[in-house]
Amino acid sequence: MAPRVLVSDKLSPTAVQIFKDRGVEVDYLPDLGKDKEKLLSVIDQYDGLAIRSATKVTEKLINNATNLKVVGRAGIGVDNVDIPAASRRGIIVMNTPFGNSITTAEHAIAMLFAVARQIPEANASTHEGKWEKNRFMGVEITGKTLGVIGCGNIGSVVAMRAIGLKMHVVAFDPFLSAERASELGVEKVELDELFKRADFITLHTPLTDKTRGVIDKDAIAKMKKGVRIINCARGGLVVEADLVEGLKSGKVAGAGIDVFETEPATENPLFNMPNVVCTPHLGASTSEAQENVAIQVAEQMSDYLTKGAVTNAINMPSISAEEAPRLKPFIKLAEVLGAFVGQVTDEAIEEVEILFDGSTTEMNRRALISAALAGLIRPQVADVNMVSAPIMAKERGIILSEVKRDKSGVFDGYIKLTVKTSEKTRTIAGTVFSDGKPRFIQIKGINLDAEVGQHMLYTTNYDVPGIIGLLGSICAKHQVNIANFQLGRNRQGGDAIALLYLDAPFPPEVLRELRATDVILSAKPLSFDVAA
Ligand SMILES: NC(=O)C1=CN([C@@H]2O[C@H](COP(=O)(O)OP(=O)(O)OC[C@H]3O[C@@H](n4cnc5c(N)ncnc54)[C@H](O)[C@@H]3O)[C@@H](O)[C@H]2O)C=CC1
Ligand SMILES: O=C(O)C(=O)COP(=O)(O)O
Repeated sequence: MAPRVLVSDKLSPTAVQIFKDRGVEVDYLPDLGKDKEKLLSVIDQYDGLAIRSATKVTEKLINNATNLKVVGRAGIGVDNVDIPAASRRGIIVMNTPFGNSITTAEHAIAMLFAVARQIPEANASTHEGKWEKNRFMGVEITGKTLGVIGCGNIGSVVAMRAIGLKMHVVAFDPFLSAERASELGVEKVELDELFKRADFITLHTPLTDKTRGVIDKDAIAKMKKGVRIINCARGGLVVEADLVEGLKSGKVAGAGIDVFETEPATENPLFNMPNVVCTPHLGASTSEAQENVAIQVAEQMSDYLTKGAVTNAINMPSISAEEAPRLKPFIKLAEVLGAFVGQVTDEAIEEVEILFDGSTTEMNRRALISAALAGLIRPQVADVNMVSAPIMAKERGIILSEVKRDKSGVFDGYIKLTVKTSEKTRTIAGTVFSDGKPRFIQIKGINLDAEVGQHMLYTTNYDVPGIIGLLGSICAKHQVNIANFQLGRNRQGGDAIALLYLDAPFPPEVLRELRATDVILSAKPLSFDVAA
């Protein structure tokens, strides 16, 4: 059945065509995002949800979205999506991180000029036939200092444009490297220094708990008198009531505001204040940017739903459409390795080490780690997947480490999982053969070569004669056919294991019979999802 996507915000029609062309059914209902109740009632019908900023993807919506696999944000900011809730439910959240950045930077520059020269008010007055030539005295921007808070994709474009306009740019961004700052021609400063020196301040950070309210009363108090503030990022970055006070006192000479604490903003204390230029969240609204983000989000979502390719996901490592076919068997391998240990472990897991050997070091290790964790945790938390596994592992306090090693054995590459609990440390290694199927190649340090089947029985036993006969006869007695039988031991007379690949699940009631023998130390029926 073709996957089904709902577009609940206004997107370019090109997106709809791309979904259709790529074999995805699509419902284009651009006003549905604003109708919370209706959206809640239909969301369970969809595998994908394509949005902009109007649709709020809340925990409640996610809980109703029983079939949802991907949320695609045609734009940058994902603060309207409850990402932890989506991750916990295994839903990928992706955005289009570059498609509208130039457009938004241009809007910030437009705001800069509009505020510097009071263009909107001058325009309104002129249209009214007032010719108030003496009322509108502006300021030059040439030679002035622009403070950029958040110098990522959009902030950098704004900085470069401002430098082209002969401004001096100071930037505050904890993640801006000295090299990048010098490449851009900006001066990297601390926030207080920026407040002290900037004639204009423009905001370009995401809205997070750290950035919320970055422009408040205290910040404004540190600024130059006559500062002008531009916000084309997110409403919550500026405390609106404090900005109003700053404007009233004359400390702030003007503001250009595209985004608001509450949107849609139909009333706001900033409205109708002198030299406050407001636009209704238009930063990304150019035909070019809307075409870019619509195409990108439709391509990304279709590729995920039809091919398993992951691009620009916020909560999952990327997997390109090209690497997906080669990576897929190794993802399965990582998952079955995790599943093996997960099924034999009853205690709380404390530490997980994943060793990548040989060719696997060159692969998408983040994706492989997520798959291993999903397999490991699934026996405890049924509906975990590659998206939710890392967050669940973290919530459980599991310490994760990764080791890379050059090819060290006969295999081109393999993955080894070491899982430590309060009671013991378990290890298992596996590889993928040329048939594309995963194989267990080492368990408890004991070498073997075991195909992975849907139903298996794993025993630890004494290395004594008769194990094959014993297991074979018990299986035969209970009508369980053995497809494959693997034995392994660390040394003659030492620790030994047996791994049986069965045509049907091992009957749990027979386990007691098996464990009662004096040569079987432990017996555990295992099951693996071996479907491609
Ligand atoms: N008005 C509109 O229509 C649009 C608004 N936006 C907003 O613009 C924001 C920025 O977009 P991009 O530049 O593409 O994102 P980005 O991720 O490329 O850049 C954000 C920068 O902020 C920095 N940052 C993070 N925390 C910080 C902090 N506490 N203090 C200072 N800097 C901090 C990061 O290091 C990063 O360099 C988006 O998150 C979105 O909310 C984006 C597109 C359109
Ligand atoms: O991309 C972003 O972060 C934006 O804020 C653009 O929002 P919009 O898609 O125009 O509702």
